[in-house]
Amino acid sequence: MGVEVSVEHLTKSFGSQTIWRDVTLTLPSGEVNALLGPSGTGKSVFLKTLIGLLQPDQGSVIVDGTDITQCSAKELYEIRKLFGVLFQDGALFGSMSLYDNIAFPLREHTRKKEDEIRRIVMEKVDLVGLTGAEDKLPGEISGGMRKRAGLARALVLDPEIILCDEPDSGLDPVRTAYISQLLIDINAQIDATILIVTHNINIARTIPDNIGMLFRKELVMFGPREVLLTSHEPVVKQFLSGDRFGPIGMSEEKDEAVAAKEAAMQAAGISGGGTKDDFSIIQPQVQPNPGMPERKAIKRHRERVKELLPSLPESAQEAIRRSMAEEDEVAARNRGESAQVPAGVGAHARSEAGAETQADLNAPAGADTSGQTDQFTSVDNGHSPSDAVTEQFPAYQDGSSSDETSAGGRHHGDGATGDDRSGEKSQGR
Ligand SMILES: Nc1ncnc2c1ncn2[C@@H]1O[C@H](COP(=O)(O)OP(=O)(O)OP(=O)(O)O)[C@@H](O)[C@H]1O
Repeated sequence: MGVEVSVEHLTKSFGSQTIWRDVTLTLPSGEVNALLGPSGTGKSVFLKTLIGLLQPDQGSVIVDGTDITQCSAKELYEIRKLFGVLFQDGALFGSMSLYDNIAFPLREHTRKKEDEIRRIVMEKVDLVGLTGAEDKLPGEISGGMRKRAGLARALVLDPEIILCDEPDSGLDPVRTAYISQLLIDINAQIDATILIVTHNINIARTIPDNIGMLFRKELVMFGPREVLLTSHEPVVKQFLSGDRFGPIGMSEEKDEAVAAKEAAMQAAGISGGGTKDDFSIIQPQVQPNPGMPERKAIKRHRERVKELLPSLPESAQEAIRRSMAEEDEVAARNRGESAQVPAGVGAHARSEAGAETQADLNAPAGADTSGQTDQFTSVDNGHSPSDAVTEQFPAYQDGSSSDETSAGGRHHGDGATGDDRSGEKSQGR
């Protein structure tokens, strides 16, 4: 069973810029979670803080009983082995084949022999639909394939917690559906706790058990997906619909004058460009593909949510009851029974992602927009626990991996590191 991650009163700043404050949430064991929020609200910073690449000013991150904000480098090194991280563009070494990239954590962190490593690597290569591409360099494949290779690498150590930073970035909607399905299938197979950082509303609607949202330096909410999807909070509604009218602005918060102008434009029938979809009509959650085990977390999630139910808004309660009834109907249908469900339940179309199979994963991946930026650190030569911070998460440098391929040899990045544990520890505490 995946490991629970409990975040308490977490605050993070860079100098005088507070990124978010007093964030408290729990990623329940084996459940799939999504973290939404407008650009720049600190979702990636949050993810990096969960793995100890960034040190918070205050608060704790408890992973498997250890507060990683306080533990020693040696303990952190051990705790990090529980994590598999999918970075935004796969974060592959441009000078290594996909095979070597995927084998990398096994060679670094285990004493497995090469034939055992080959077995595991090829199993993961097959899982993500990259069979036949394992000898290619990252620069020779599309962004979607790189993303899947990054996922394969994140999985080789059988992680208990999987963190995915924008798994959909640079992917077309169909490839996004495949990678989302893959995450659900993986969850069904290994019961890992998953956190997906995303802007993608389809993912948010159909993949997670729980959703959180960051806005204005705070966690606006975190809970069962139905709570956010049925929320009447203006910021949530605006984010889901993608409308330019609302509290979220291009860069800063909007002031009252701007809000009044927008209201006048709306009154005059001018569109803010958002979808008119009704998000309170809950889409069925994507299920594991046929042949996969059932997701063990579903039962645990249900038990938890039943306890939470009376404390939730009425609209969320109703949506949850309908979701549960619909799940029961599907389960009964799969068992060949007919279940008694409330009128109207089950009427919504299955989501596209839910209807997909994994069979086409070998198809060439689509759009390649690998210009995502981030600052994860490069691998160093040393292997001592004190190097845990830089050693466990392979190279990442701005720009496409193809640029790196010409460098030859192992890529060591440019020294820019997302790891501020050493530098900042003394500042905030
Ligand atoms: N190492 C760093 N040093 C200083 N500021 C940083 C650092 N890393 C991130 N920031 C700042 O923290 C803020 C949040 O960045 P972050 O990348 O977490 O946002 P995000 O919500 O993931 O955005 P997006 O959705 O666009 O990817 C930004 O203002 C960014 O400039």
